[in-house]
Amino acid sequence: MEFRGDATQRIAMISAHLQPSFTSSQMEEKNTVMGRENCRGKGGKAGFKVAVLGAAGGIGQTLSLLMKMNPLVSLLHLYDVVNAPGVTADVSHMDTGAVVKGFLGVKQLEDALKGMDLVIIPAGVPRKPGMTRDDLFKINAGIVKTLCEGVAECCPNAIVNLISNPVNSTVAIAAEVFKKAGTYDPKKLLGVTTLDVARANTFVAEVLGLDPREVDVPVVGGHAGVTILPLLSQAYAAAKFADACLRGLRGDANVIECSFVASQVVTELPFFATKVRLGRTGAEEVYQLGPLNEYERVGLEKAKEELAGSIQKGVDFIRK
Ligand SMILES: NC(=O)c1ccc[n+]([C@@H]2O[C@H](COP(=O)([O-])OP(=O)(O)OC[C@H]3O[C@@H](n4cnc5c(N)ncnc54)[C@H](O)[C@@H]3O)[C@@H](O)[C@H]2O)c1
Ligand SMILES: O=C(O)C[C@H](O)C(=O)O
Repeated sequence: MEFRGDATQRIAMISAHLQPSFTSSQMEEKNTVMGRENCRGKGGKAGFKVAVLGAAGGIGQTLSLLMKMNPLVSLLHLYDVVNAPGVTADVSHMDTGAVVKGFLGVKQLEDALKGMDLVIIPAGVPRKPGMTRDDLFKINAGIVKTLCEGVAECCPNAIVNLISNPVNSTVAIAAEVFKKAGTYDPKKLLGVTTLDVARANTFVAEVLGLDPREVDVPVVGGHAGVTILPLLSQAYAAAKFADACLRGLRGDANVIECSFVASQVVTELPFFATKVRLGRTGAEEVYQLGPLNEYERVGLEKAKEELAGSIQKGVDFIRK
């Protein structure tokens, strides 16, 4: 946006731009004025179009802020069923290049998704003390289904980062929705397990007295209880997930992260978290587990048993 005219006019324009919150119709108008199809950020920099679904939540807000700060993002769509206008206003004030637009409620889901390169989904309820991630299935399964139906319709080629728990089941739900719609590309559906890697790095670094940024423990299996299997016997160097997907989309070489993906090559299970190479088309290579020690081999068997049930639960939710 250009600020022309005298000082008073400029101040009036800036003040209008800095309203603390918008009604959904005001926000709609603001988005239209800024040009919905524009994939260049402020200052005309080209970049990727990213949507965060569930942007007003605990994970969503922080994630949105980090995406706004990411130089690979030119357009950032923030969607939620509540509070999207206020969060959008706040995030948009960050003095970085990405243009931020807000979308409130299911009527605006289509506009939130149209033309996106990367869709990140932290929408849904989090667990309370005493709950397992699987206890969230009842509510989050339906939320993920609706949002993925939107993705299939509006941006079938987008890479999807699925954060909503239980990841071990919601990834299978998303896959079934995309299969039904005829848009499923296993390379583009990635369950986010990066937190497990970050935790493993932090704990290992603590024990060994190292800088956590110099440690990277691959964590395989899934994202719940015994399915989280850190391979402490293998260590390599670190990076972060949505940013890694964007660097892959840009065509950077050797972008390798752990993620919960479709992967018949690693175990007999249809989905499994392991190291993947991210590229222009998503998870372009799924790596084998590598040598495991005895402790890890026992853990793997336990992980596979629980994972099989969680994956099937997600599949049945759509098929039955
Ligand atoms: N994979 C991971 O590593 C990881 C890490 C942390 C949290 N999580 C999961 O992420 C999810 C969100 O956690 P949180 O702490 O941000 O919860 P939160 O309650 O703070 O936020 C969830 C947001 O989702 C929104 N939402 C609910 N239904 C929606 C719908 N139909 N469409 C769009 N948005 C909707 C809510 O309005 C809310 O703003 C939980 O399921 C949590 O378990 C996963
Ligand atoms: O533990 C949770 O419920 C949220 C997330 O999956 C986590 O690992 O912190």
